[in-house]
Amino acid sequence: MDYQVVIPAAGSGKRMNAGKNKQFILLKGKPVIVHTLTVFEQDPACSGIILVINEKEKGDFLKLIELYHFKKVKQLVAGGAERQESVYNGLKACDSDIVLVHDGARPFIRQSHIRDLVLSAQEADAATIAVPVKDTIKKAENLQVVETIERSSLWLVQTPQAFRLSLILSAHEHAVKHQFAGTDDASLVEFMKHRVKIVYGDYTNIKLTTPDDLLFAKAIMESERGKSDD
Ligand SMILES: Nc1ccn([C@@H]2O[C@H](COP(=O)(O)OP(=O)(O)OP(=O)(O)O)[C@@H](O)[C@H]2O)c(=O)n1
Ligand SMILES: C[C@](O)(CO)[C@H](O)COP(=O)(O)O
Repeated sequence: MDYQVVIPAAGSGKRMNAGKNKQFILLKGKPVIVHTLTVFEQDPACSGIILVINEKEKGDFLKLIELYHFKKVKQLVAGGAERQESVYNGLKACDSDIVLVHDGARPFIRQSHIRDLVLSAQEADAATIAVPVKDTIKKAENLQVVETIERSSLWLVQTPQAFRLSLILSAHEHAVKHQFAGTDDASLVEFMKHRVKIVYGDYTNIKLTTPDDLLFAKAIMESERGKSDD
């Protein structure tokens, strides 16, 4: 089934501390956002990409779109102060039944996971890629452990996340109305008491957040995983 994807890329990359938006950091000679866009450009089920950007960087994004011949980028939409606002702006430009939201800063997403996710969203209306937590998780206050949280039901949630467009638009409207801020889009759906299905992803689908993530990114690029399309 066809889908459109909203790719938020309007952040500032403060934690990466690269002196520029991390979307423009080079991995194997290509900007991060080019790696991310390529996955969707090459997916036959993707019918359109809505790229959410900082207006000040519009020229830089347009140059990349032209240079790498991205035909599926139908619209560049201005982002907001927070990721949630950026995604909402992008969703308003969508017109497909199923929409995906995927961070520009996650260049290692696999097409096979996108396929599984879209199938799941068709059935459940809302789904996210995630992986089980591997470490022990403790809650602490002032560096004092308060509790160790039972791990068996904990997941590290990634993107893409997939939704029926009508549901995720309502969820964003509802969140604005109730001043609810979530760190991902699925949590806005949960806030409306709607279920979200989990689809197994993999640990290499990292988000480039802090400088050490670039070390992992280089290793992933060098590996067979980094070379394959799937
Ligand atoms: N106002 C914002 C903030 C974030 N993003 C995007 O959301 C994704 C995930 O956000 P994050 O990793 O937090 O990126 P930054 O906001 O760039 O990083 P930081 O929080 O360290 O400044 C990124 O692709 C980022 O560009 C966005 O479109 N608009
Ligand atoms: C949406 C997300 O990628 C899921 O893991 C993540 O929450 C966004 O990261 P941020 O650093 O909170 O913007």
